[in-house]
Amino acid sequence: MIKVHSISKKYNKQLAINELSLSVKKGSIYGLLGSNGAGKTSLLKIIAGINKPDKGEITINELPSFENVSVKERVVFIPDVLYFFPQATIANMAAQYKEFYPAWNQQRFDQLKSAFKIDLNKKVHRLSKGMKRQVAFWLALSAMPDVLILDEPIDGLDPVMRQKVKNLLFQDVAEREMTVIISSHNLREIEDLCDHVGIMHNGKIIIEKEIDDLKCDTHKIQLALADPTHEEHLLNQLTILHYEKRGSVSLLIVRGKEEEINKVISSTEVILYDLLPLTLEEIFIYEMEDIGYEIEKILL
Ligand SMILES: Nc1ncnc2c1ncn2[C@@H]1O[C@H](COP(=O)(O)OP(=O)(O)OP(=O)(O)O)[C@@H](O)[C@H]1O
Repeated sequence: MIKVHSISKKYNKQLAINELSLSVKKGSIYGLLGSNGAGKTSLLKIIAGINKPDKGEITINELPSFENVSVKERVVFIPDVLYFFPQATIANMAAQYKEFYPAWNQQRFDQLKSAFKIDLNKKVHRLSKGMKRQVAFWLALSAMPDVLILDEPIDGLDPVMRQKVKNLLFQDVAEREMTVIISSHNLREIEDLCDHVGIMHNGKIIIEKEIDDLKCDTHKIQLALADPTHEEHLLNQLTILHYEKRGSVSLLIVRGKEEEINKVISSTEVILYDLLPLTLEEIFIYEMEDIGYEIEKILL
């Protein structure tokens, strides 16, 4: 279990994390979304024990993570900009990981050769961007971490490799309850991979939910009333994230349970009423709009 309690972090005068709290259950896959500069990388580095918050506490399995070797040897962080030792081959890197991570599983590393198919004696710095990322996952998964922290992880992987990596992650989560935190701008990936999602903005988590709940709680509605003068009264009873009028049809993004929305709408005679689910990408855009984040007008 990862617990982040009211942490703040400043870089000079810039507040990157602002009194942020969060908890991630063991064996879950938590997706961290957010605008550029929201503070995702700063948060991940603090959870990984690389950076120290100015205020607040962070624990992994009840132990503080900052400069705590007994915690860090159970946590692997794959950053957005990968680092490998200069001139090191994959085999050299594996030897380093084996030294640092006590749970290193050589058998797994050998088995994963067939998934990644890169020559162990290749120097990592000579590999392509996507191949370097494959090596990062290969090493990380062989270290058998309790917690895997991934900052923009899928970037650079081809579609086949993405699927392989996703399956490997799912396998470790299912079989040994590995906990995964993933920051990404790729909402489709987050939607596929994660069971929980947190949306960050200006150093805070503004929404945190199970992905299924988030999707069940936000709807797209197309609506045309028999008597348009009833619309204002009707809309006042709904929590509206976005409103657009297209001719006589209103397009609404509404927060709330489907049954409750149906109940409100059924109080008026309608010519058209369609309630449709939203993708995570659409939910993200409208939630950001609701808190004042400027977006271009999105045509659905
Ligand atoms: N080393 C640093 N020195 C000074 N400011 C920093 C440093 N790292 C991050 N920041 C600032 O902290 C804020 C949060 O940055 P961070 O990299 O955590 O955001 P992010 O959500 O990961 O962004 P992105 O999606 O663009 O990668 C930004 O305003 C950034 O300029």
